[in-house]
Amino acid sequence: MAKLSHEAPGSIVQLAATILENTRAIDTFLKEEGLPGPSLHPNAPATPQLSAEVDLCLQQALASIDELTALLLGPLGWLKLQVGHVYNMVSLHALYRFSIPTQFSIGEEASIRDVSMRCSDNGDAMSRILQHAVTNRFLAQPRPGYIAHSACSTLLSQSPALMDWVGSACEDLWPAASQVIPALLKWPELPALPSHTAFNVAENTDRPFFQALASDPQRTRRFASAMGLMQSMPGFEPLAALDAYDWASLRSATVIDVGGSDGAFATALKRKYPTLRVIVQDLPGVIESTRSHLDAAADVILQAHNFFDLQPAQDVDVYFFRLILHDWPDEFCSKILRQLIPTLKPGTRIIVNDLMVPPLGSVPIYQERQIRCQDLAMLALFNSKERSREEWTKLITATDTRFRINSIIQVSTSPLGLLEIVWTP
Ligand SMILES: C[S@@+](CC[C@H](N)C(=O)[O-])C[C@H]1O[C@@H](n2cnc3c(N)ncnc32)[C@H](O)[C@@H]1O
Repeated sequence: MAKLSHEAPGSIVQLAATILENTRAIDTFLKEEGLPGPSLHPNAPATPQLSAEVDLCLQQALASIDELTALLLGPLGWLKLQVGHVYNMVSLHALYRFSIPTQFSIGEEASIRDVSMRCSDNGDAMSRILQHAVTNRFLAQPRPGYIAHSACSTLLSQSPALMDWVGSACEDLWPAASQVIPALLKWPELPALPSHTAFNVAENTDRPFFQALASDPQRTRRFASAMGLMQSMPGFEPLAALDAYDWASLRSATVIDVGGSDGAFATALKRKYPTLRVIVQDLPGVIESTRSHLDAAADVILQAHNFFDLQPAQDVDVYFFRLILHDWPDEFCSKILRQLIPTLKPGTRIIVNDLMVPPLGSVPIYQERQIRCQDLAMLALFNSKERSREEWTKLITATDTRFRINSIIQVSTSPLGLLEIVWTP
């Protein structure tokens, strides 16, 4: 396998050779394991099933494809490609808003005209949007004038949670993305507040993201569902955090999953370590929505709690924060952590399971771009950030010197790391 690097190996032919070398390694692995080859046909696997080692080949192939595309397009073509991305969300949004993936069955050929007219009186506009969707593989075109399911639309038709994730991206995130620079211009002062974000500009509200969502049960449910879906994305599965930490040593400890949303992690934790007492805390609307669908057999306790208020639970051994602190600027993270202090005993653990941003240029560019996009999403929605190891250390130390960082575990299969903090008064 070629070395992981941001540097172009030198020429387009060398890049093509790197792509061939790495795709061959992927192909050989899949054949040897008797696994299906990559495919975009309906019902194809959602992602190629690769080992950690072969996944590095995938990353290298994608990085080289990215580099080769840029070189072949030239700087002007590359810029044109980026500008074209402005419209990529339009057809995805249409798929979500008009439930297009559920309008026809897998294998059916649906007339573009009929589907368009069902979605909107402006059938001409809709048919153009559907044709754009075909160019982005969101749908397939079996013959002129007709659409059918692609692998992407098949996945969407089979997973309401995936539809919620796309819906949240199109309606919660995308409008905010276009307002990042206007928000920076409008509110240049520091510290940047969670109520002075691109989301605030886009929605014309002075309420921070989660408060704005809380006033709309449907949006609250959709966001919680999207978060649940995230938990099944490669590297974001609960399994990565379950494997990375010695949960078994906690025996019958009480663990609170602070901001535990739909209980996906808590349920997985309780299932694997049934002797633990597991509590999910979240805002009242989220807890209500979670209560309505969480399996009672999961034996997870649900509790409404605003983490900016004093922690009400006593005798807690572990506070677990998964994808929580990245939503908040430093001063707010400190406030959340300080609200725990009156309940802490010597040795109480706080485990932060969040992204650890690697130094620029240290991981393949395809992966790096996803991390940087995630960081910009934090800026757009919350004026918060994804943090590097150094930034995490600085934040925890500045919050209270009695928070001692015991370990920082970088999970090899995940961009999320585990920061173990011990209360040491
Ligand atoms: C990015 S989601 C992460 C959810 C979950 N931990 C996970 O890993 O999928 C952030 C969560 O924090 C919750 N949250 C936001 N503000 C809160 C607050 N003030 N008090 C309690 N929970 C809050 C949200 O409702 C949401 O469930």
